[in-house]
Amino acid sequence: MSILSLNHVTKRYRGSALPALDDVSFSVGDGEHVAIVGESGSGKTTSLNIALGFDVPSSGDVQVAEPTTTGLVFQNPAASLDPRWRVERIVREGVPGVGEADVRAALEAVSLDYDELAQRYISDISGGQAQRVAIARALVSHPTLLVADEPVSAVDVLGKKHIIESLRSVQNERSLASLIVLHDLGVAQQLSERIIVMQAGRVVEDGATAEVLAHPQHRYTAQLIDAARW
Ligand SMILES: Nc1ncnc2c1ncn2[C@@H]1O[C@H](COP(=O)(O)OP(=O)(O)OP(=O)(O)O)[C@@H](O)[C@H]1O
Repeated sequence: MSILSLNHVTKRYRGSALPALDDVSFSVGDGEHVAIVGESGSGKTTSLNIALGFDVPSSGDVQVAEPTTTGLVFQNPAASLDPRWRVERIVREGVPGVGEADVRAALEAVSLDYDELAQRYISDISGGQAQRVAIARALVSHPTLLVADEPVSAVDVLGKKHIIESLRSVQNERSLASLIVLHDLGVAQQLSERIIVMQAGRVVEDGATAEVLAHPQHRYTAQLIDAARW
């Protein structure tokens, strides 16, 4: 069963000759982990924004099964989290009824220690830790869908490794689906069971991750795989 689907979505921004999205259809199943990959400008973020209702399609539609709740993680924790707030406040803010035990559990889910970190300011922890705090914040309300836009792009190599490990354990231990935009096919291989490949506003490939990587059907996917070998 799909919890989210885009059906023949086209998006034209005013003043642009070419559509940002051109007849895009894909879905995310209940508990399924899906990655969207593609080069810069291929329409990944626009697809997420439309899927989340932050933007409206020019044509086509989006369907979300009830009850779907979403947790969001943005690309850059330095931009998405207030550096003057303590970790505890970041995680619990805006979610009614969240107490210390919930914050503790959410931090633990991303391998962060409440006693060590809860009272630290975001500005005083590493970018990788801050991004895991962002994931904890997204999880504290127990969403059924985790949506992340390039969650490992803005951090160093070690931070990236910890974020990937945290996302993997969250995917394994919690009952949730995920839709993650990624540049890196290697990361997509670790975080998804299905890959959607976008090029110039279109979905050019959509299939099981292992199958797509082993036997790409589209020349563009093969090029991405070749490029990732360097
Ligand atoms: N608000 C906007 N107004 C006009 N054009 C836009 C707007 N947002 C995106 N676009 C255009 O739509 C196309 C798709 O952009 P989008 O940000 O979805 O790509 P992307 O695959 O997420 O790229 P990146 O990896 O660089 O984030 C691009 O050509 C972009 O310039």
